[in-house]
Amino acid sequence: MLLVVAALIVAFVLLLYMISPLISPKPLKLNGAHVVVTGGSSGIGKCIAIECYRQGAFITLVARDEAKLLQAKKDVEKYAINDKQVVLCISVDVSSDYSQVESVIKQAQEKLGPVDMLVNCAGSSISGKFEEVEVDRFKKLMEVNYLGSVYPTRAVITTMKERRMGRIMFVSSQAGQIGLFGYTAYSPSKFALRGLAESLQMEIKPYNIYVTVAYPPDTDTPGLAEENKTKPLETKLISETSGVCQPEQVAKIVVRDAVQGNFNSSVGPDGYMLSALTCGMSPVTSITEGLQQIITMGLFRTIALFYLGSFDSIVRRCMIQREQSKAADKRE
Ligand SMILES: NC(=O)C1=CN([C@@H]2O[C@H](COP(=O)(O)OP(=O)(O)OC[C@H]3O[C@@H](n4cnc5c(N)ncnc54)[C@H](OP(=O)(O)O)[C@@H]3O)[C@@H](O)[C@H]2O)C=CC1
Ligand SMILES: CCCCCCCCCCCCCCCC(=O)[C@@H](N)CO
Repeated sequence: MLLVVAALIVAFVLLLYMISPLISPKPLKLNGAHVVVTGGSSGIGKCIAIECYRQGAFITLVARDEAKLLQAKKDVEKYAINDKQVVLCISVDVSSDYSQVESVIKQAQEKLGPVDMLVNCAGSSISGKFEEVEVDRFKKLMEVNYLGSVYPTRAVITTMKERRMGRIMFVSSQAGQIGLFGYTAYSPSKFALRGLAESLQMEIKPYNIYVTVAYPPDTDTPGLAEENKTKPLETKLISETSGVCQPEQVAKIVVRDAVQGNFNSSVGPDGYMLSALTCGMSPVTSITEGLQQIITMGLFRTIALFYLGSFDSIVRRCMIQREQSKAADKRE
């Protein structure tokens, strides 16, 4: 009896693998493709641009500061693999006015052809206790991190649907999979990208367009250095759990996943566990991924409970320490 059940399971898994080419998209060829990277003048975005350029893509870098854009253009151009490749710079605020974003994307398409891959990486972060974050920051972060990804996507989607091809990447964060102390303004803006990505993917899959959501851990960039200046101790200690990555390493992984059309792109072992654990109703792009989620879910939830316990105790310890040092200050 047991043997029959085992044989049936094996047959079922084999069958799944036989139909797997039907659900896995064909990889995008980066050589000669036009890749638009918002936030491409710094940190992770710049490394993503370099990674695509090294594989022969034409690049449009989008950000606000023109001097930073020009410097980034020079940095990217060092990695050319042929003399036809072009790096275009566009200065625009992706979060403020849709018609402006639409018109610069149009210009970029006129110069370098239709967009094959859009990378939404422009973003910023603020950390601090809920009541200490200035109220207008909650709106600001939603604008930059969420609307700043909606607008460029909206500007490329019609052409992608007409061409029946394309890739769209949203750069979320591990803080877009788990809400953490200090990220009451930042996390929701990154969680929002997941809802957008899932809804959009269901609409555009029949048009052969694939969405990728990337969830990097802390990554060594100018953005992180800025954030660290005011980061609460609790947030630092909790984030240390999944370590600090180099932006080049993050770029390699997320570009590979976008090229393959994977919906989920995680970085590092903690990232892998977090993604399996929080997969919910998100689409799968390979049988292996689905099977891994089924098998690991219970185990990872068990591990997660220990992590949550340790995060709670970090928060409690920090609170007690603060109260003790306040009391000591008073006595002096
Ligand atoms: N570094 C990290 O630890 C992690 C970062 N992330 C996410 O990755 C992305 C990149 O982060 P990182 O490389 O650290 O960031 P950086 O601060 O180093 O770079 C941010 C980039 O976005 C651009 N940008 C910011 N706001 C706007 C805007 N309104 N319009 C157009 N461009 C804008 C900046 O240029 P300019 O200011 O000139 O406009 C710059 O090019 C962000 O979305 C971040 O949330 C996710 C996980 C971890
Ligand atoms: C099985 C369960 C495993 C659980 C592992 C939990 C690990 C939590 C670590 C969260 C780190 C958050 C980094 C945010 C980075 C970011 O977005 C900002 N630095 C942006 O500047």
